[in-house]
Amino acid sequence: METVEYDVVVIGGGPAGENAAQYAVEGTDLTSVLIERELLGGECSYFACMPSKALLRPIAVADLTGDLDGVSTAHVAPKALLERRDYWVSDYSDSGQESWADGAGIAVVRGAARLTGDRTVTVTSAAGDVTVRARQAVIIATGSEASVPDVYADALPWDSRDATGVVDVPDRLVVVGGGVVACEAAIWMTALGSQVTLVVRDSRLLGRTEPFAGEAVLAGLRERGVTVHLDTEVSDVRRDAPAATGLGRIHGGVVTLTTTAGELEADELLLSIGRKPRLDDLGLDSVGLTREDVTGGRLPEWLHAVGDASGGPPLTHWGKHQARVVGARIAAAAKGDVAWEPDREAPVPQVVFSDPEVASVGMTEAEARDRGHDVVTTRVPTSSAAGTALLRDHVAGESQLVVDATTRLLLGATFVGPEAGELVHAATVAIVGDVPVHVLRHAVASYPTASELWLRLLEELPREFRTPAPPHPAG
Ligand SMILES: Cc1cc2nc3c(=O)[nH]c(=O)nc-3n(C[C@H](O)[C@H](O)[C@H](O)COP(=O)(O)OP(=O)(O)OC[C@H]3O[C@@H](n4cnc5c(N)ncnc54)[C@H](O)[C@@H]3O)c2cc1C
Ligand SMILES: NC(=O)c1ccc[n+]([C@@H]2O[C@H](COP(=O)([O-])OP(=O)(O)OC[C@H]3O[C@@H](n4cnc5c(N)ncnc54)[C@H](O)[C@@H]3O)[C@@H](O)[C@H]2O)c1
Repeated sequence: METVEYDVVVIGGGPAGENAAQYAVEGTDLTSVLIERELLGGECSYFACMPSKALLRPIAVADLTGDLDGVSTAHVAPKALLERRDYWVSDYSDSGQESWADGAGIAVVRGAARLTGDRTVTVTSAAGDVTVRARQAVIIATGSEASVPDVYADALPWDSRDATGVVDVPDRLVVVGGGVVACEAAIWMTALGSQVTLVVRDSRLLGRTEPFAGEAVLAGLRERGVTVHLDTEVSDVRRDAPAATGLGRIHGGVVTLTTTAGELEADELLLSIGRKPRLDDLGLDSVGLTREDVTGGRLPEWLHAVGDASGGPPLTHWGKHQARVVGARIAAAAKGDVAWEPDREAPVPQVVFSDPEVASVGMTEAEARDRGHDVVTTRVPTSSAAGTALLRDHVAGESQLVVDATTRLLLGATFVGPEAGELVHAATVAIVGDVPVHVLRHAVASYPTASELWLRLLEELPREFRTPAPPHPAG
């Protein structure tokens, strides 16, 4: 068997793997290799973030024109919308990513990788097996896969890949789940012509965000004709002639779900109930490890995990951040240095491209209280600044800050409404930089921009928060 050797071996060429391979060698003489069994660029580029956002943006713009006096209303053209998706996934070709790796001096090996010993990986492809040895480090960046409980498996339901890669638009689509994929996919599938029904086990949508955000998204979905059953369990799923017809094609005949809200019939079922790190068949046992060791961070010093595979928040920007941190550590160690890192982990932002848009960072109010903070919150209608009110004729949603009453530092923020995804970054900066709210008041936003919403939020805080907090008794 052929054997090749690199300093850093990265299993999985998604966004996390690519960043790890790049940062681990930058400014050093080290070499790195990316091993990829499917498409370089990963889930995000071809089956998740990029196609979903390529589908959602024209819909959001069309919606905006319908809520803005002075402009004719635009309508979504389904065929052109799918063509736009195809453009953004480069027709499922990764030649652009391969050129990027080449330009960055990163080697690429195609095939399925598994650990076969300390610092040793075996790659299997149609061309045979290759042994890849790592002089310094192996990085697991294998991503995640959709969870499919047994009750659904025989019905061959769609997962998020089929939803983003939709080719056949089902007349009736049932979506199980009330999380991020469900709330985003319901929008583009409705725009493409499906009658969408959401079956949600919880009593609310977007369970990890502030309750008021989930309520706004629920109202938005119902307004566009989506049926939403909350507090609903599925006990049985049957399908006429299930068939593995391919990505985005309808996978067989009519699907019937038995639920606590009654029997539901659909032409397709989209299962979006979360994802799990893709760690099976990775040969973890060959180095005496389990999945839990990987997700719990109990790894030998030569082995690292980044991105969705690490069990952390399954978000592209978070995986890329982890990868840059791990990569910089490896590069610094090779030079006998220690990479600079802040003394605590960064807060995780997330934008849900729902209608209204939801963006959050740091702790929710409930999380902050659970962690023992004495909390002050301030919440205003997102329309309450001139800059946000101007964005459309009817601005839905509220926005909120969660502030520690003792330190007067921001703990978390949630924005719901237009430009939410852009408004949240200032909150991330304030949390990372430990900027107290009395200082934040002097970060002046231009009139009339959406960022002036910050002024409205800060004005709603107790007046004494406009000056520095008295010294904390504990020092
Ligand atoms: C529908 C949808 C929309 C999303 N939208 C967003 C969004 O808007 N913003 C956001 O931040 N996040 C979004 N996400 C999450 C985002 O897609 C993931 O967090 C991100 O792709 C994780 O990157 P990764 O590099 O860890 O893994 P992946 O992107 O999954 O890449 C892992 C790579 O490893 C390869 N691989 C796996 N096992 C092996 C092996 N044994 N050998 C060789 N190669 C292997 C895979 O083929 C894959 O290419 C979305 C997810 C979904 C499902
Ligand atoms: N804009 C974005 O950033 C974006 C977009 C899409 C996906 N993502 C990422 O992808 C991940 C996966 O998305 P998702 O929507 O699949 O998961 P999710 O974790 O966001 O939501 C899962 C939903 O399924 C429900 N659920 C869980 N188990 C269930 C079961 N057995 N039966 C019925 N319902 C069940 C949960 O209560 C929840 O409503 C997200 O965590 C997110 O990080 C991000």
